[in-house]
Amino acid sequence: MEAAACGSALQFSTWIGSEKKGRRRNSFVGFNHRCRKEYSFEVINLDELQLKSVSNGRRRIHMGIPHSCKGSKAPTLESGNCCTSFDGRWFLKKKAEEVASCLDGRCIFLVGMMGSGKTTVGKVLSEALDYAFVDSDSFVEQAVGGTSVAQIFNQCGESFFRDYESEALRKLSLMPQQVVATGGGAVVRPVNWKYMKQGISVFIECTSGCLGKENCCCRN
Ligand SMILES: Nc1ncnc2c1ncn2[C@@H]1O[C@H](COP(=O)(O)OP(=O)(O)O)[C@@H](O)[C@H]1O
Ligand SMILES: O=C(O)C1=C[C@@H](OP(=O)(O)O)[C@@H](O)[C@H](O)C1
Repeated sequence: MEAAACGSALQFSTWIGSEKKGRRRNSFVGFNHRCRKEYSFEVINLDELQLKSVSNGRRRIHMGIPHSCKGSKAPTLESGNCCTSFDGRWFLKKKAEEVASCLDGRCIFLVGMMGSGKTTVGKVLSEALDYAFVDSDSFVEQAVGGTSVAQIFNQCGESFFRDYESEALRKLSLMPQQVVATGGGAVVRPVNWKYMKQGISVFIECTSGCLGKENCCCRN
């Protein structure tokens, strides 16, 4: 699914009560902004929010939705310079319920850097949509017999991991009603976009100061 470049009128940020401590892995691939340019997402309009300005630190959630929903009143998260003054969990659930009718069981693929909030947001979305939540890293770990991602990188190398990651995304793209938290580097392989375009891609953009942190000003 191609989409128009995402707008940047308002920065929308959410705070979600943390349920798990973010796991930090010893490998890191920066989120490739070139990819983002090539695969930018459509930003669909969202109701006005009572927003207050925030000095720094922010998280943006850009949602792309299949063109089959054209004309539907699907909400969108716009990006700008404000911060919500309430728990984002409620907001995400409300918006998930609003787009549910457009999904037709399609998978939602969350993309973003390590620590951007893919797992946290994914669990809230899956709950609201009555979808299964899948962490593609865990899917890979199971496929290789339980070896951790860090061990796979250390013992087999990144290319080996990426092959399993692509196979995981291929299989997940064939399953309905899944919210998939992809690995931070999944976006660097174009073939993965082929699989993720079978569903809806959601890019969680997080300023570097926010990655992995719960107490960003954008989250309070
Ligand atoms: N919207 C949010 N509000 C509050 N804390 C968040 C939010 N998103 C992520 N976090 C926190 O940031 C850390 C990393 O989040 P996580 O969902 O594990 O990121 P990812 O899955 O992208 O690596 C966790 O400690 C989590 O609690
Ligand atoms: O950025 C990356 O290349 C990676 C991010 C990790 O996923 P998370 O974003 O869930 O930590 C995991 O897929 C692996 O360590 C590679």
